[in-house]
Amino acid sequence: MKLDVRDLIAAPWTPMNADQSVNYDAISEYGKLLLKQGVKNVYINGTTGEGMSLSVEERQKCAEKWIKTGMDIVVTHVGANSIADVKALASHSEKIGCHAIASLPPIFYKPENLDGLVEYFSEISSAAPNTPLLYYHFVAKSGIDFDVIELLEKMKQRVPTFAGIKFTDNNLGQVAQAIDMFGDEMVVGYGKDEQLSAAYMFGVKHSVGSTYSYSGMMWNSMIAAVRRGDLAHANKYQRMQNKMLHTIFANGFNDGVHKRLLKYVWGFDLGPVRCPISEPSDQHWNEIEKQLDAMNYREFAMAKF
Ligand SMILES: CC(=O)N[C@@H]([C@@H](O)[C@H](O)[C@H](O)CO)[C@@H](O)CC(=O)C(=O)O
Repeated sequence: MKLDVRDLIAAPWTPMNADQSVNYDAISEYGKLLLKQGVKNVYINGTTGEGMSLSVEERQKCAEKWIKTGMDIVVTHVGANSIADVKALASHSEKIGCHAIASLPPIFYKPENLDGLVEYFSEISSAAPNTPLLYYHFVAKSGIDFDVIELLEKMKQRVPTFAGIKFTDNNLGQVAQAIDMFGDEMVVGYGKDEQLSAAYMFGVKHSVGSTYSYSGMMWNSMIAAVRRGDLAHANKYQRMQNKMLHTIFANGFNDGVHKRLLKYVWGFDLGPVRCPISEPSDQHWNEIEKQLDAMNYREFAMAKF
């Protein structure tokens, strides 16, 4: 099944109130802020969106709100530990008109082999028979590391709605091979912002990223630079983004820190993360802010390139 999507797909955080309940009313404003930056697609309830920390009902209500934001493409992540929850999320996504669904592999009771994973995805597909289904490849989190080329071949043969893969992984050689072998019949998306310019140089047509929520204009400019062969320009933006990411993640990857960047850059307060993700200490956050100020990051992220 084909999915026609290009360029940036933001993986938005889930806005929350001080008590960590979901702030659904903030989603329409969030959508406007993305569109203002030229970001026209979203991948919701994923890792960045804390989807695995939300209930089925919360994820369904978020999807209903995102569908109304006027995005070109809304992809909903439906991965969960219970296939009953996955299928409820998948069928709801189809019912409300989401353009595609994606799923992590099951990460608690893991499939014993690739055939087991393909069977699991056939189950998901049966719950949303008219909606393109993507495989969310994230070995660092899922621990599932089957051969990707064999996985794509078997999914294509046995899962009627299978539409492609989202790589959140550092193996760009495998991304290139997937594009060469399957790029004409399925989407091969990329999800590591730290190597995004290289992925587009390798021929990726779209990508999913958390940083697009606050620096979408810069990333759109980077993609345009790669496509016109201006690799120095693309590299300059990539290096600035990576300097920022290394700054905020100096103490390790943490969405408790990262979720604050939308307020830091655009003044849009998304609220706290939900436990078990931790919030940074005041001292830690103040130190990060000082370093972001020193590199003029806010001006960089808001610039019209
Ligand atoms: C694990 C993770 O958060 N991956 C992000 C990246 O955009 C990531 O935040 C970025 O590269 C910074 O490390 C994306 O791939 C988005 C994503 O896959 C998701 O939120 O589900």
